[in-house]
Amino acid sequence: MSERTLPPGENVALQVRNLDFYYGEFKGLSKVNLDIAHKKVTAFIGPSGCGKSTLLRTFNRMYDLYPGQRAEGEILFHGKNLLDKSQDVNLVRAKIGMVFQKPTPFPMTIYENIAFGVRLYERMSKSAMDDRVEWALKKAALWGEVKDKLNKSGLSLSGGQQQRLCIARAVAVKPEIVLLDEPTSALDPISTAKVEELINELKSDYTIAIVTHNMQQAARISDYTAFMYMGELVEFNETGTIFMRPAKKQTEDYITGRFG
Ligand SMILES: Nc1ncnc2c1ncn2[C@@H]1O[C@H](COP(=O)(O)OP(=O)(O)OP(=O)(O)O)[C@@H](O)[C@H]1O
Repeated sequence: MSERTLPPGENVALQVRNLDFYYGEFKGLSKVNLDIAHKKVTAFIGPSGCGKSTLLRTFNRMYDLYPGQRAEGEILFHGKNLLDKSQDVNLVRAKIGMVFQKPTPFPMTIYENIAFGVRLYERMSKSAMDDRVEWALKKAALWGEVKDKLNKSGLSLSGGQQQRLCIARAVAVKPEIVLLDEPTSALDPISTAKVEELINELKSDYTIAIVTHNMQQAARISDYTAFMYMGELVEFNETGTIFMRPAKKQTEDYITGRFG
């Protein structure tokens, strides 16, 4: 396997080519190149401020919402550069969903938290929507806990349940890729274990990219790992290789806790 590409036989969901990112004058990412494998989990690790979230936010153009932020280079998705101005951003976000660090349910019922996003993209009957809500909540391993209180507020759930509701909301629109930005950092160990289990199950249907500070988590749940430092991608490889036989000293120092 060459440094930033995938082994033969692996399908590619996203190809990142010469990606630079700017917050105004400040360069947050520099010449990032890597491939994100289809229906696999790719983890992004690295010290605080190295650009992990910045990179993840380029994958669905989340940065577009903020003036002064811009990306240059290419992120190929089905052969098209999703950074192109001509790309329909709403379509990109329907195909590439995102879950944030802090659970962010809408102040609506559990049912509406799921149905709201689906309605933006699809018209369907009430019974079809009921089915979609149930399907998404089952996918997010939350159905059993909420099926009798779908009309209660999403905010009435525990933090771990709220995060699974956000994952259900992301998968409900049937995206191809799910981006998870430190999805378990606000959760207790039991909820974290549930979300990790869920990620493991979701990868049979979705491509997953996850930012995590927790190296054990990256080692447990990801197939590929990217180590970043100061806006650059230092090393990318199969997770086992990154953790057992990293090629670069910086990577080794980071994963063994000797960084700094
Ligand atoms: N809105 C912003 N305006 C200006 N600079 C920003 C902004 N957001 C992030 N940065 C800078 O970009 C760099 C990368 O930040 P980013 O949030 O991507 O890092 P990170 O690796 O995800 O960090 P953490 O692990 O702490 O979440 C940092 O130097 C940060 O200060």
